[in-house]
Amino acid sequence: MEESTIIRFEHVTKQYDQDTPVLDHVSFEIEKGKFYTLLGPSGCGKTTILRLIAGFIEPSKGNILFNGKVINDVPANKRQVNTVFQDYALFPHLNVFENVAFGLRIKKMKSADITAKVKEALRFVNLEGYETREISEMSGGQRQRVAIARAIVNEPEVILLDEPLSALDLKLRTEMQYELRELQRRLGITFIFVTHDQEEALAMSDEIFVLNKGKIQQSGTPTDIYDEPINRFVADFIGESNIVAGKMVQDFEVEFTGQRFECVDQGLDANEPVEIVIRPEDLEITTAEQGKLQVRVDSQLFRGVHYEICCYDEAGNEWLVHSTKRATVGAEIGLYFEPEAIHVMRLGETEEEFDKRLEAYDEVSHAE
Ligand SMILES: Nc1ncnc2c1ncn2[C@@H]1O[C@H](COP(=O)(O)OP(=O)(O)OP(=O)(O)O)[C@@H](O)[C@H]1O
Repeated sequence: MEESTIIRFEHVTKQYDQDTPVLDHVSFEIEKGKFYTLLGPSGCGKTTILRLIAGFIEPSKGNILFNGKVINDVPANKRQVNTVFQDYALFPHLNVFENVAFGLRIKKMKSADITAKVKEALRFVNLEGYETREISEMSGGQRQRVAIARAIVNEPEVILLDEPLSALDLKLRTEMQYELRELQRRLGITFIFVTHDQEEALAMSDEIFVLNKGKIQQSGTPTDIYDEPINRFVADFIGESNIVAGKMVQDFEVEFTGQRFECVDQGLDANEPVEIVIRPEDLEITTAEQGKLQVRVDSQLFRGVHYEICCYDEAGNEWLVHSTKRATVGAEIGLYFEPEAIHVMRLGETEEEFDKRLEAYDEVSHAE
């Protein structure tokens, strides 16, 4: 294990009852000082991962390590972890100061030390001078900051944030995204953030884990995941995508819409059925003769920065294009794209399966 690793999941499975597991052999590593996001649809297991890290529940199988030690049955209050909940879980009958001081009083810290620490935590979240305010007198964004101050005052090594922005309106939510990211940089504490909002995840994270049905589908930086989605679920969940069925012809050549195209993906067998993803911004409109694909323009919307153009090819596949050029509705045009724009995905493959396939491919190609 790398020295910078703070949390490690080793084949963690969580089953609440006899049915299918909520988490199914999940393995990952969290490094110190980074901003991580767990992203996925409702019910995919995001909160379950946070609760396992916090120590509110134990894994059914597998190990959770913290700084190299197995902590499966270490109680929550003995872990260097604090959680910021979706509804903030502040005490309505205590003022701002006492809400933040609560954990320190339980630890029986000296009064002068408590005052100094609470002041510092409130300064970090820009709430100096609000000490005697009641929680009911604070706005949604301010309550959010009190909840964060309460988490950081304990000086945890990791802060877990369970959809902390979901109760805020869009403008405040965007402001808080910047604020949280900035705060994490200044504190240098590891943040693990849960959201089902892909734009939020792309904007805030050093690393994203995309989850579906209790499995990590893909992990990586926002650009890795956006540029190289590993399967249809990820491609669909993150950003807009054109996805069509195809099959491999040979390495570096793939067939879809009845035509063959050069591509850069490798390690798949000839004739293997695949799915093709091309992002709308990787398609450029041109004349029918110059295009690699011939399509008819069905509709067009002006989106400010670009036109969103919807086209259909002869086989009836829809192609969404984001272009700064304008098209003519009803016109026969061509779509041009580079080989790198074609992402070839094996049906339903997860990251783990993808890594194994590439390893096997590398071994074979080195042996040759
Ligand atoms: N205590 C429990 N007992 C039984 N099933 C549970 C329990 N807690 C969660 N589940 C189930 O586990 C699955 C994953 O729940 P989890 O809360 O981790 O999902 P999530 O990705 O955080 O979803 P959301 O975005 O809706 O909060 C769901 O199907 C949920 O119904």
